[in-house]
Amino acid sequence: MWQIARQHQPDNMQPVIDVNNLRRNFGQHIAVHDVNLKLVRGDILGFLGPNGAGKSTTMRMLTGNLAPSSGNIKICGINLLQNPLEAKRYIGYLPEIPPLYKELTVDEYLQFAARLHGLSTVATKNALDEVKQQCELNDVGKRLIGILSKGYQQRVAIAQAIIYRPQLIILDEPTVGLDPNQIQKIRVLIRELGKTCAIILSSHILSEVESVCNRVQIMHQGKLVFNSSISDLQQQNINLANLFTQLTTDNLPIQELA
Ligand SMILES: Nc1ncnc2c1ncn2[C@@H]1O[C@H](COP(=O)(O)OP(=O)(O)OP(=O)(O)O)[C@@H](O)[C@H]1O
Repeated sequence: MWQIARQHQPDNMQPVIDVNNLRRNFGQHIAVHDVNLKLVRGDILGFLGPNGAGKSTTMRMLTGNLAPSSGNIKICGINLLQNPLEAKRYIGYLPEIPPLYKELTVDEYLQFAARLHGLSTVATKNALDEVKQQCELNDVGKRLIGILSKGYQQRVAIAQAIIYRPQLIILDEPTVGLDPNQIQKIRVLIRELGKTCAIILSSHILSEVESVCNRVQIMHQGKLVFNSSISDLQQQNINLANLFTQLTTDNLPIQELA
């Protein structure tokens, strides 16, 4: 059992993440505005949008890596802006460019990630064994990260985000550049992780979102323009690719949606 000394115990009924009216300006440019979001344990949200829509800016704010211009973010009931250290204990983040130390071995790096998040020596050992099993890294623990294939490096990057068992996992395009077998393995892993926490998955692969996620939001020009469950989309026979094009391209007739 992994344990982190925490003052606050998450309540099962509480949203894992609750975001209200999030906004971020860069000078005169409004990169993100009016973003609202609520996820509970078990939710896997596909976070879609064309290039420049504001997804990475939003995710950087949700992980406490970028200050919002205005708005509120609560992680397991804790205000991220007022209590960032406490709130960040519940967040695992895989950014678009994975934060790997390539001169460390897999074991060294994952131990470092666990200790950074406050796990004791004993808890770190257990967490390392479990996360290597889960991410299929058992054979490469003693290898330098820099000499691993891209697929293995991405699994190490996911492992660093989940080794301390966060309640919220934010993955920015986790399958980019991987071969079909590796993509499949990562998708299975994400589904498995989603059973016990909430996940936000940014992806440009619409079929990936349909197969892995239970919810979808589409962002365009800094605003959320669509929010639905995947099952509602399927029941209404709405094609996600057509919907995406409709919402993020001007002047497409609405009847092309279905
Ligand atoms: N540090 C910054 N300074 C100025 N403008 C920025 C900054 N970071 C992002 N932007 C702008 O904010 C907008 C949203 O960018 P963002 O990277 O969040 O989009 P994205 O949806 O993640 O795109 P992609 O799919 O290409 O990664 C863009 O217009 C971008 O140029």
